[in-house]
Amino acid sequence: MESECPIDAELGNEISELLKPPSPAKVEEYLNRLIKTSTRQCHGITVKHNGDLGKGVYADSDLEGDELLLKDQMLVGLQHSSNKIECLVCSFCFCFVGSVELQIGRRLYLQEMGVSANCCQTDYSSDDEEEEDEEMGQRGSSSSGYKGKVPLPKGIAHSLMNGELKLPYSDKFSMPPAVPCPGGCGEAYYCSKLCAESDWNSSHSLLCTGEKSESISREALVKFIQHANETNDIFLLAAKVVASTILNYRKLKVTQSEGDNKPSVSGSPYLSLLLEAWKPISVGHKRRWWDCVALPIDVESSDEAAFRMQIRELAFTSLQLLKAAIFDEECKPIFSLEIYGHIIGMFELNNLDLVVASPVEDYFLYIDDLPDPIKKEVEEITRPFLDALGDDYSVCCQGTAFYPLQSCMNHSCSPNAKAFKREEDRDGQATIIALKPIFKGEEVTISYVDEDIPFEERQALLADYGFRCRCPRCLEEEP
Ligand SMILES: C[S@@+](CC[C@H](N)C(=O)[O-])C[C@H]1O[C@@H](n2cnc3c(N)ncnc32)[C@H](O)[C@@H]1O
Repeated sequence: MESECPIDAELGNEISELLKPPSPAKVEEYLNRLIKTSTRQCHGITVKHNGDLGKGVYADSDLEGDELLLKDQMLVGLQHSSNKIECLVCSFCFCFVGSVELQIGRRLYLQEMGVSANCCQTDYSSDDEEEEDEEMGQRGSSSSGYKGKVPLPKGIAHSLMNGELKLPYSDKFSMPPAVPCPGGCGEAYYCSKLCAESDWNSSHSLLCTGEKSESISREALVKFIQHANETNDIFLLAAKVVASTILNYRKLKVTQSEGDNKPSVSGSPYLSLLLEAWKPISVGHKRRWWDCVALPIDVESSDEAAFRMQIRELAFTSLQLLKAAIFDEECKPIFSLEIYGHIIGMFELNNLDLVVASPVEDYFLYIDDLPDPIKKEVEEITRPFLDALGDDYSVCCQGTAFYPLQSCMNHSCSPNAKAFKREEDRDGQATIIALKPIFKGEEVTISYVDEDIPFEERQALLADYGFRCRCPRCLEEEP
């Protein structure tokens, strides 16, 4: 039996208002204002509707091959839980923080502790070192995290992490110091007070599990996060959207009450404010998650209905947990399953991988490039750390994010642009570079998948994005 969400039944009109796609003119106006007025680097592009594929990005001047077209700031993003063990990054802009020593020491320390993907919370300032060391001794080399790696003597990783040990030449790869979350969760770290404040104001104040959390129940929040980590971290991204809509709404309400404009009361009180707060999400291409998610290959088509029902139930459970943690009566419609399902569906259809290269990799490459005999001397110190990290010493920050402008780019199997990080792109922004000259008026397309694979394989991968490709190359290659 399908679970019923009472808010869906109660607030049907408000939910339809929120899900009604804004007119193409409004969408274009909103997105082109982002291009023109934000701090994003955008060059020679505009967003337009072309009828057939909805909206797309077009060149509004002649562009050269290799030219930077866009550095898009994410609307929301997250680092995958499993990756949090490997890299310590700013929870807002996703650049690496701390030092080479902290990055390596922390990772080896967590490896020694046998910390798993779902429980990677560490308090660097813990007074309980003895207890921790004991634990390290007990679990040490027997931990599964050490398979194929050469463990360091006890205590070394901890000293490296705490800055008691310095590695040669590490100051050439300096990073901003890690600023802990002001809410005291011990989970989020930032590269600056500005990033900490920006994250706090955009969503973290509601989603922080620390003592200064503005959620209604920290216990409920912990349960919600645990459920997301155990099932699908897309729920954490959806929670950021819900939280940022509530916080936007509250800011708009304060601004309005300071002025003379009283909010219009139509249906639910303050609906017009909620619609305004929801605007950044309203322009995203979306469908219900359980309707658009691709059927996994191990699910028979005869089991499709049951599979989709199961996905819906999962979203329902997650929503109930989130509701217990951050519910706001005035923003009630966004706690409906219909809205939650569309938010997650938007991620399913538009998400881009968030990848930031690791300075730890740069560090070891630098050491490898040193001239002899310095290299030999230095390697005597660094080799044990490299051996302890194993083959995956260079793991980059990995996550997923929604980028408002990049997500307007349609796919082509012969794209004229690509998402490509350059040496200087060391944060979570999406970088789009032209692959060849693009003429004014031409559509800018990127490939969502590896375009060098055969037709049917491309279509199978694109099914994950909820469509069958109709680019000129596919129309030609279609059997
Ligand atoms: C990331 S969005 C791109 C922007 C989208 N056109 C819009 O209106 O928001 C991806 C969606 O655009 C459509 N799309 C993009 N490229 C396509 C292609 N080559 N063939 C068919 N549909 C495409 C599909 O509906 C897909 O789910």
